[in-house]
Amino acid sequence: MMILQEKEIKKLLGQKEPVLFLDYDGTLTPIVKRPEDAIISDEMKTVLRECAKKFKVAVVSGRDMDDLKSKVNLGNLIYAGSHGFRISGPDGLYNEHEKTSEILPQLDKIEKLMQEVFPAIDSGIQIDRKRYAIGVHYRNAKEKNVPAIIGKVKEIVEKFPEFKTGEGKKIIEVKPDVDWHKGKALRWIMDKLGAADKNKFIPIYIGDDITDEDGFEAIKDFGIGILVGEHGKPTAAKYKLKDVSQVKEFLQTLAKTMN
Ligand SMILES: O=P(O)(O)OC[C@H]1O[C@H](O[C@H]2O[C@H](CO)[C@@H](O)[C@H](O)[C@H]2O)[C@H](O)[C@@H](O)[C@@H]1O
Repeated sequence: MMILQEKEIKKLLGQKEPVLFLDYDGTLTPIVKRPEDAIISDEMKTVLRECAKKFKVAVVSGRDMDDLKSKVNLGNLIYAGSHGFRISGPDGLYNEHEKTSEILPQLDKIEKLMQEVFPAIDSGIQIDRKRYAIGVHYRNAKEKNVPAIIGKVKEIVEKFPEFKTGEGKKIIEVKPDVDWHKGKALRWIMDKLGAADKNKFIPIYIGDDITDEDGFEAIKDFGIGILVGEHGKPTAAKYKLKDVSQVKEFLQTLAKTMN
């Protein structure tokens, strides 16, 4: 169901205060060919600033937290990078998943192996090393090479039992095989903000990709999950927005609703 009208939003919120969770790529910025070119617009920043004056706003992304922070560059927000493995926000809010830093040397080995094999498979592959994950982007690789790229990533990762793979939009990621994801990060943030009382607070989660399903799933019984566009798999989100421009429109209406 599309969600854009002020009266629909007011009805869903009731007397509760929203806590807003936003994915970055495909939600706050359109998907582009190269990750470094995904720049948030000034208009989107303005509306985020407006929202953050009225209620808590978190950006929850597969990107590394430092990359995410420097791209959004707004002081009053909570940032959860690497799918929530590292979180920071105002008033000393901070969390780094405890088990993951121990296994980083293994991730360095995986990265090295990838650097050795992937250039020969396709020159369009981009290896995106983050602190807790490695993204292998194949958006600019030849279509015929994609199965081989995915197969090779899986073959490498099988040798490292402490890691697993996950898929997103034209990306296969290597991440620690621990029970932690965007949905768990959301629940952690709600707790730390003192916003766990479901009678007083309502989480809104907006995302476009498969990894956002963990966020939708985490709040499906008491929050508002909004899928942006399509990711080709079933969704736990009840609501829909067409694209980034509708996300901006929704956020403008939400900010106005909270006057
Ligand atoms: O959780 P997100 O904020 O959506 O991050 C997921 C991944 O987003 C980025 O990759 C995606 O966007 C790129 C720029 O539009 C695009 O070129 C790529 O094909 C997409 O997969 C980011 O580079 C990754 O690190 C994130 O994991």
